[in-house]
Amino acid sequence: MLEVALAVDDGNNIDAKVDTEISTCLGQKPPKSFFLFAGAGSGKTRSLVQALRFIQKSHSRRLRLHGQRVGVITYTNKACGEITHRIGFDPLVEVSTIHSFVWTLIQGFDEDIKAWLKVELESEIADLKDKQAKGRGGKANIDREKSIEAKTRRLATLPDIPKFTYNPNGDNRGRDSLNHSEVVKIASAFLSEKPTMQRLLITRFPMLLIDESQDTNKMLMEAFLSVQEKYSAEFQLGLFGDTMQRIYADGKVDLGHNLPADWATPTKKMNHRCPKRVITLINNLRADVDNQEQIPRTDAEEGIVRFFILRADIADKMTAEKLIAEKMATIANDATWNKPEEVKTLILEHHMAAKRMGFYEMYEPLYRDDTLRIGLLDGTLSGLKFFVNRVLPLVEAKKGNDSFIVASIVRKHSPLLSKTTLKAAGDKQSMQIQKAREAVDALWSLWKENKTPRFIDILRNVTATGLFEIPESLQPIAVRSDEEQKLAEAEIARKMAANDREDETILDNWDQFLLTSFEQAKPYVNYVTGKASFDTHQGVKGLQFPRVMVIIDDSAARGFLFSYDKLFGVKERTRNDFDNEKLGKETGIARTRRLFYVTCSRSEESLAIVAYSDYPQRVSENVINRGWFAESEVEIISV
Ligand SMILES: Nc1ncnc2c1ncn2[C@@H]1O[C@H](COP(=O)(O)OP(=O)(O)OP(=O)(O)O)[C@@H](O)[C@H]1O
Repeated sequence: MLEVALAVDDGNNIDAKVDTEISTCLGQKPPKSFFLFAGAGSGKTRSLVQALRFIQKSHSRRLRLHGQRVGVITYTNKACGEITHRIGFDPLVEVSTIHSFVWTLIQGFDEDIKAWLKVELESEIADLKDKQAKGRGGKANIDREKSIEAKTRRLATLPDIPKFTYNPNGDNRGRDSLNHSEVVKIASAFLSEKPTMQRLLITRFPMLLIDESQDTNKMLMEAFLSVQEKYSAEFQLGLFGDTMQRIYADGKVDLGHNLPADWATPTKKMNHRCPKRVITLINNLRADVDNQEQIPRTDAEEGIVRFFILRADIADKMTAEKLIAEKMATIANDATWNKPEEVKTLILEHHMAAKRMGFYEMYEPLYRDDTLRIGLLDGTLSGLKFFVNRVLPLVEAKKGNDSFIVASIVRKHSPLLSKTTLKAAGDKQSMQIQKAREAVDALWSLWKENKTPRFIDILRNVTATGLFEIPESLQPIAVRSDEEQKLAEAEIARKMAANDREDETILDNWDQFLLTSFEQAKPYVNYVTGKASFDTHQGVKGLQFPRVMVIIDDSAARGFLFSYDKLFGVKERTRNDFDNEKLGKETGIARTRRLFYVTCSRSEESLAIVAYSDYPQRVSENVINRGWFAESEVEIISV
């Protein structure tokens, strides 16, 4: 709080009292839980860190004496790292993602987990059988049958599992492993029903702060709230988040409503991130939802917002967007708009990114499999790491004629030059070095005459030379004979041509991926490491960028969860929408509005919205009539 007291009063500290209020809640006896109401860019993370610093100063002795810690739940591993760093890696605070937090609670309760799983599996099987009896045959029936078989098998093996395992960042495919949604469900159930689990939580973590609480799983959030209500004298919850930024379907819809009367509800007013024009826009977007209106910093720039509309069927969207970026450079008087890497382009989903960046073919077969999806998107699949962390850097170094890097990659990663191999080679070490050199040449030969190999060509080449270790997931494919590989390729081609997904196995997915071009490896790696200028609307939660281009294109997005056409009033609401609205239930329009709020509020300087629609004129009229954009800010572009 010293920071606050010493801060110069330039009119930008109007929310400092909120941090004071939170500290009071944290210092109070009995503890007072709180829900921080704060919109985009208001410094929620800053307040969270400030709260932790207060706890470090005022409570660390007492907590340590009792062997207790402060729990902090946040959304991504990256956010965990950031918070841990900002509080000086203090072991007093356990910062974790939802999944690792709940796993530390339920881990070891194997008999209870077993009993829970038994009931769950039995009920799922009964449910599937019921549907099966009413089903009309076809693929759905076959899928259900398979699902019933798998669940029945799992049920039968349950008694033999002595200990359950779980990795918050992994695939969890073993017989004894739990999957991601199971650990959350189990923890929610145990916290709601089992006094032992409730006691465990409150004695280990008498204070629990939850960041991005609007997206915390509904069942779990309700369980935490019920524990807090039951043990309000000993257990304190602090919720940080913004209900307008709820973008995942499993968050608690009415979070922040009907809180117990003894909770504090501090509210932040100032947006420290966005320029004035963007703040007016997001206030307008929010006005129909709640009354939270933000004010800009006293030193905020005016900022630039533009809304461009194009026909949905234009052929070359990326060229059109490039032209728009050039226009923005002039309008915003900011030449940096001409540098693609300096503009954050937000698209609705990963599929669109994969298509636009040119890695869709390798992406699609892997995305299709539930167990591969997460690893594909965060770049942790070992089968892919082989290509992007070993082969790609080597090939790039070869292309750049950088023999120093080539040598260092091979020395570091090739089993041909590992310490054990070299030791075993004795005085024949130079032969081993020659072998490694030949292996690199063999690999490089796949690129001769400007060709680009497929992933499978690389895999087979490296398997033959032993240049790099082959990951386990690809081994069954790597060890095939030429004849077997030919047969497998023919079978995959037949399945793809017939769009035959029946009995599709993970190996089928890998096979299909391997038959596509390695050219895609670089754009893929740029995307997953965040180096590409593209990101998804959802992926930029919590982030900010000087120049933001939001792409709105319902036609290129799959699924029905979002509809910008409905938000902009050019597509009629369905009967379902009206019914849901009446019942106070979630609708696609509400969901899209929140997503639009999140994307627009990422902008620190200027914002271009590029909307593709079949009805450009109507979109234009509607966004102007609603007062979201001035006439001078909207432009229909015909290319
Ligand atoms: N009191 C403050 N004074 C100056 N700058 C601040 C203050 N609070 C936050 N900021 C700055 O404002 C920006 C937004 O802060 P932060 O990302 O923490 O907001 P947030 O509420 O988490 O936003 P969102 O929910 O939109 O992701 C950051 O650059 C942060 O450093």
